[in-house]
Amino acid sequence: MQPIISVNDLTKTYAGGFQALQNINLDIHRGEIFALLGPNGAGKTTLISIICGIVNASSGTVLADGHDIRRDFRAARSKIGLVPQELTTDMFETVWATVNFSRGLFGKPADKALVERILRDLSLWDKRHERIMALSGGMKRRVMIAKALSHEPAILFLDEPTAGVDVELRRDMWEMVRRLRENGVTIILTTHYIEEAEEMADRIGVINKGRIVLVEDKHVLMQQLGKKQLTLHLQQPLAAIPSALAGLPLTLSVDGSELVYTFDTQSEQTGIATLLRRLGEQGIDFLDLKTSQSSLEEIFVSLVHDSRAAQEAH
Ligand SMILES: Nc1ncnc2c1ncn2[C@@H]1O[C@H](COP(=O)(O)OP(=O)(O)OP(=O)(O)O)[C@@H](O)[C@H]1O
Repeated sequence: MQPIISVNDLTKTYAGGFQALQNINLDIHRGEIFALLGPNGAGKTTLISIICGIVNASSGTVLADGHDIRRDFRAARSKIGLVPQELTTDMFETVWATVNFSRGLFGKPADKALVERILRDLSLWDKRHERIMALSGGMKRRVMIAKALSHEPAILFLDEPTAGVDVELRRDMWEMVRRLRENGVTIILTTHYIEEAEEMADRIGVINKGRIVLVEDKHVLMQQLGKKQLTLHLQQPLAAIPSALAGLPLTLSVDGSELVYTFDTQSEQTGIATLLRRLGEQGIDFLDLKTSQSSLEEIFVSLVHDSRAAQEAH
């Protein structure tokens, strides 16, 4: 099936010379929830802004449902709803007027029943006559979502949807995203929270310093993330792995001096106790041992670290 969004060789250099995106290639599948994960300044917002036609790329192309975002802007943009990080709306307008106006901007005929449904789904119906400025921060965010949904987009971008929101809104947001997906909407969300990607996404992309470093199915990724390696530096090199140790997830280094045991950190039993016992039985001594994580996990650990630091700074 043709991807609903196709990003090809995209680069972005800002006016000051800063290269925010480097050779981005990314396909988004129709109907999926895709989480774009990355630390502050990685380029998430820049990428979304280019796909939505708000920022121009320096080179490369973006197709949204087959429409080139530059040459065929209106058709491409009409497919997309965007919930930006920051509030961008007229504070003096009422909720009802704001959402209806937004639909009109996309050339769609008025549809009061639809707008009512959107407002009800987002628990905004009771606030429909309020001015935006009189709403709480969480309610303002809901209005931004209602605006983005007002023209019935096939693709919804949520830029940091849950940064700084309370638990209730976060839960509502997740529920809404799932409901939209059930209705066939493709959802792309950016986040620094791994848990959010883990909870919501079908696939996860990691962006760091303007490059996509990884795109993977969530379940595959979670399996890879759970892997750790224990390296035993042996007192005496081995010519081969002894048959008594066969069946264990072991590899021997080329010079025979190191045994590497791979285990799953998420399973209840790592099997390390068994390994050490069997080594003892075989009289295989080791000088030291160290554990290491897959490079993927390192990426995530650094991301978690960044997001924690960001949270602590709040
Ligand atoms: N208009 C601009 N002019 C120059 N540099 C910019 C501009 N907008 C963004 N940048 C830089 O581009 C880099 C990527 O920014 P971007 O907002 O895309 O990151 P992000 O991944 O969304 O970060 P965050 O998680 O903090 O929102 C940052 O270093 C930022 O300072």
